[in-house]
Amino acid sequence: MMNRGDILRLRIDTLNSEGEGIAREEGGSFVVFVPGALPGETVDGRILLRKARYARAQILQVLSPSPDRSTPSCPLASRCGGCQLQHASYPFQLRAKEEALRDALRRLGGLDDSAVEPCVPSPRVLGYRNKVVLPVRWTPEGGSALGFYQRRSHQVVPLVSGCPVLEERLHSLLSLALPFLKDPILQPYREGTRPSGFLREVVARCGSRTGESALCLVVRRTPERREETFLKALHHHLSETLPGFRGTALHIAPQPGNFIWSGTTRPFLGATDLHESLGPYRIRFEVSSFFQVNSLQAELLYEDVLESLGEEAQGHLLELYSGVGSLSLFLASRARSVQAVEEWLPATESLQANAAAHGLEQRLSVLSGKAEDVLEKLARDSFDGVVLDPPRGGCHPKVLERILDLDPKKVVYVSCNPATLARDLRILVDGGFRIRSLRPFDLFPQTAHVETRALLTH
Ligand SMILES: C[S@@+](CC[C@H](N)C(=O)[O-])C[C@H]1O[C@@H](n2cnc3c(N)ncnc32)[C@H](O)[C@@H]1O
Repeated sequence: MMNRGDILRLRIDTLNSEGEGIAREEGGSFVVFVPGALPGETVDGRILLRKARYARAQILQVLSPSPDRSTPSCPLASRCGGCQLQHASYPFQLRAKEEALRDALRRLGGLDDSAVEPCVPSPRVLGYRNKVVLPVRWTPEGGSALGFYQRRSHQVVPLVSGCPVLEERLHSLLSLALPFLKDPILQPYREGTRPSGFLREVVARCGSRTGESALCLVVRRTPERREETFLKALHHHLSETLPGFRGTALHIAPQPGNFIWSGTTRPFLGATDLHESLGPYRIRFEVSSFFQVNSLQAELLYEDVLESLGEEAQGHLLELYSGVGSLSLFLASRARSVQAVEEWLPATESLQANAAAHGLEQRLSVLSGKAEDVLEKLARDSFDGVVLDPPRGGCHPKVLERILDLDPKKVVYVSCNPATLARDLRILVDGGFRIRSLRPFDLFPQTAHVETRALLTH
């Protein structure tokens, strides 16, 4: 029986969906999660947490390194919660993501995994992220920590040098902005039952192809006079020094909790939107709206969605969870009509602007609201295909019920979470659909996350 603090020799079998090594003890009935360990390795690890059915250990020494082990490009990789697989070679990462999808389908969906294809590699494995969210937190020493959350914690690992997965443009923006953002005038947020402080998160975004960038500061309240003067100086410094800098926005979020977009976004100085080019489209998005973080790989994903629709791509399409319309534009280039549905108001406004900017407003329209509510009111229309790309939580059961009721010829489901994808596919398969192909895409190199495109027909 192991206890917290024990040092054990562990043989790693496989990875869990979060990229942590798994060792099986006590005849296989008890698992030990070991972040940073790879399958086939033997490690010495210290037990940090012990529960009834599992434990978590910290690696002390890797005794037999896997041939897939590689040196992380980031000195903070073992502490930072952002990347989980920097210690693994890129071919291994791709295999691990394919396996994570297969495992979720079999174990959580009770589904056959034979339609799973190899994971499509990202055009860039470093320097690919067009967005970063940096929490700013009060430290017991009375200072401010600005960086990334540590694994499984709300402790912030301070950003000391650049983060290798970020686009070059974001490095330039952050190196100019950080000296301002760490200034004591902008009091760091202090979590707890009575939160205090001013600056909660720093969101920096850019267009990989357009070179545009923008900053959004998530703050607890409206700035006071001296904070406002200070933020104006920051904004002017960025717009004078950084080509393509669009503007600084504020998101006022007084509510405690982890969802950062819980308040209202308002322009501070300059514009609150920026642009990215994907395929032939120049796409507008507002700082608080969803936009795929890996632009070059998103383009490949959208082209693949279009291809997988086959001849149905030319018919009437329903697109749920459309965001600012990035994928919608690809769809509307071929379809007779695309009915998009999106709940985030700034995103629906961008979608309309994007459709108009490309002369597609006759073929692409958007209904604003939650998919589960909008679909209830939508007249029983005949759609040749339904395309859906929900957030990590997957679809509301009513959405899946309604898709079965609409009975399209094809369903293309894009998912960033194999667990909820498996759950939702089970419902569609039980309702009469068959899975034709499942293609994982690596949108998030160095992390354990995987995106999947699933195609279903009758
Ligand atoms: C993963 S993003 C996909 C966006 C788009 N397909 C793209 O590639 O840019 C999911 C989108 O669903 C929206 N969303 C989340 N919950 C929703 C719901 N219940 N109904 C409608 N839209 C929702 C989010 O605001 C977000 O824009």
